Amino acid sequence: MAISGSPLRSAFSYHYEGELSIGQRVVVDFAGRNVVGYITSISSKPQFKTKPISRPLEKQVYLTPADITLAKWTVENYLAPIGKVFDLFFPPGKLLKSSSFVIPINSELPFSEPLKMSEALKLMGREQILKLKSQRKLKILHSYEKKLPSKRKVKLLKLSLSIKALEDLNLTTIQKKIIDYLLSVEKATPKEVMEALALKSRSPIETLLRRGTIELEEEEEDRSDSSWTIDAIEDLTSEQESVREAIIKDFKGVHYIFGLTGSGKTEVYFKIMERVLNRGKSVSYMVPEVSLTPQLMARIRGAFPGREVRVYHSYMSPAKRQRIWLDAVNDEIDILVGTRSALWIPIQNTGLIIVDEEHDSSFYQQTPPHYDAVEVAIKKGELYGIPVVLGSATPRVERYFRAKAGEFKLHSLLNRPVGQLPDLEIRDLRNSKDYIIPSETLGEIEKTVKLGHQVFVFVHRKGFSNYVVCANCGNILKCPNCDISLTYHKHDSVLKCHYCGYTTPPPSKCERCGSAALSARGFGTERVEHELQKRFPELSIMRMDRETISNPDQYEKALRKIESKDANIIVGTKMIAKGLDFPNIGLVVVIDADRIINLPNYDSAETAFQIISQISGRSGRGVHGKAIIQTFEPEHRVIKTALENDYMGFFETEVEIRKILKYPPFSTFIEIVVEKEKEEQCEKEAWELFNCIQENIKAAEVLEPVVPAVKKLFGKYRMKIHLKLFDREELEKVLKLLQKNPAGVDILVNSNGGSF
Ligand SMILES: Nc1ncnc2c1ncn2[C@@H]1O[C@H](COP(=O)(O)OP(=O)(O)OP(=O)(O)O)[C@@H](O)[C@H]1O
Ligand SMILES: [Zn+2]
Repeated sequence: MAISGSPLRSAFSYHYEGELSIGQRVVVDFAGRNVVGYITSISSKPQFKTKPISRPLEKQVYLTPADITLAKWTVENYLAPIGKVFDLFFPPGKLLKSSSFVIPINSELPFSEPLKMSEALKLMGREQILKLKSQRKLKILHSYEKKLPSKRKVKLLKLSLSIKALEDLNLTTIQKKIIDYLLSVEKATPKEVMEALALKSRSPIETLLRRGTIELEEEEEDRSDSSWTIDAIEDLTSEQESVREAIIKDFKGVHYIFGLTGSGKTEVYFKIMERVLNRGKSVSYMVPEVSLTPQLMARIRGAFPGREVRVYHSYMSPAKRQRIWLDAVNDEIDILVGTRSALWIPIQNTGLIIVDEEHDSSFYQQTPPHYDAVEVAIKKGELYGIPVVLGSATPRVERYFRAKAGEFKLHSLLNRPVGQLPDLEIRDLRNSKDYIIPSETLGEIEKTVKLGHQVFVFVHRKGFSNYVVCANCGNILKCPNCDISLTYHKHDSVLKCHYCGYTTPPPSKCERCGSAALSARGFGTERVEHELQKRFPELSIMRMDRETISNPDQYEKALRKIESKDANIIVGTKMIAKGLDFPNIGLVVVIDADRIINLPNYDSAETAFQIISQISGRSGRGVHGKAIIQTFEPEHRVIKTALENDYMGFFETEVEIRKILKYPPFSTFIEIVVEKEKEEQCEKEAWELFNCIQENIKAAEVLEPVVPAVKKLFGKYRMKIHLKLFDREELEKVLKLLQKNPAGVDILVNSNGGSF
């Protein structure tokens, strides 16, 4: 039995008189509390005493033996707590009971009224129902036992008269504008109308409402079922077509599409999906972050009109996640687009798993249970016999290595169907007076905007300045909970910790020496935006970072603003580096390439290469494009290979270095974090653990405990032990050693880019 929510790494034994199945959820007493347990195996009565299972939580068994195997594999390979791994399969909260109905759409069916699912099953059997459903001859609907938590309502304006009747009205210019606007968008809140038309008062809206020309309608606020669509392309290029063919011909195992930015990977996925969908199976489409989805969703809606497409990610309300989860396990979704959490939904009829931007660090879960969703996807494909397609322009070194070694079937896309790869240029900051935006860069920006094109400006960090320092004594203001310098945010005039969210007004004096000579140094997105706006007051500059965009709706709005060319310059963090496809981007500027290269991780070179290539790749998709990379180290191998779009070159040197230093793929890299309230205790336990590991684990290189770059986080002191394991079999031994000392020890296996 795996205990839900438990940080423990082992399962427990319970007994029960009645019938239960593996994978079923039950209620048990654990340490005096009623908690949910997952049955992971069933055996005859053991010798030792066991507690009874209170009752089954639900009759239905959602997890199959393959799911259980997948969970156990994750536990073993990531040394993750078993209960938390099982929790990943389910949405938060207690599942709602539902009854299903089959609704006929087509008149050829043997029934014309809606039927209860149980009756329909008797009449035709499951296979037949699913077949008719995929032919869109019937629909399945659920009614839930109790009302789902109601969503907030919003009032939307819409036209109440036909277009013909509108023509006969006598309208003022403003009223006409309002009506034209509503004709184009169908529905909008009064506020949106006022903003769009720059109305000073609401009275013209009120007048139209009183006359009955327009009306207010209540609607649920959640408008994520957005209507934004992007038309599908007609035909694949011959390069794309041959990749598609090769994959379809050998449609099993893992395929890897190495495709330069803008080479049309997404369109190839779509064509492969089409085939799977036409055979009545569903597709899981995995993306690194929810932020990638609005534009992708618009493209999917354009390419697959009429298909059931849903998004699933952890930003959603629990109620919404639950509804989508139930639809998914009931086989009612054709295409499920989601982040790593979507991978775990126990869908039975998946026919294809796509993992786009495979290299992205968001696929690794940084909070327990840690796991790498790409590896889990590959394993899931293997266990369920589902083909898996991975894709990226900048593969993760380890995976490209495996692809070359024949573990995955490798395909390449090296040309852009539209536009060209951008010209890349280095701006050597050593010769420049201004290290943020030198005048040559400003000139390029101006030139691009004059041509009517848009500019992306990438900055590694958000905020105005990175740190505030006392010019008198050198004291740097830090977060009291974390050992991190506070970032100055000019807009709200606060100092903020980007790790724990702590904020404080800027002090007037240095707390150490009392001097008033505090100054903000370094820079982030807000500062860059500020500088650009000062230089180009007439241009529309939009900032995109976690500060200005905190939910998917805001993100979609921002993307639409880029699409409609309402923003000339877009300043952003990693958020703008990923997967976006806008034809009018004529210039991309990477403000601070060095900052990414010099992060303290073994794979920082890889991360830097990825970010620089991905962000440059946003340029030149329609118009002729350019990318400027600003650096103090123009000779750095990452800069040089990125500049030449030379992934292969980068890969080969990187592999050489990793081989010498014995980093992955030449070892399993394990990071053990010891966290304690007291600094001395943290240090003591870290050394004890180190000695113990060194004594017991032979096929490994164990590095002495170090104080990490972030020495204190969320109020706890930290030490890290790094381990290069040369024999994967030894993982279990490491686990056993840790089990002796589980409290305050966290462990990450082959995590990517996330260590700090
Ligand atoms: N065969 C084609 N004919 C015409 N246009 C195409 C074709 N294939 C792709 N495109 C267009 O080229 C652009 C880039 O394609 P897409 O977004 O699929 O590339 P990608 O490889 O997924 O890019 P990235 O990795 O940078 O996200 C899109 O606007 C797409 O519509
Ligand atoms: Zn903090």
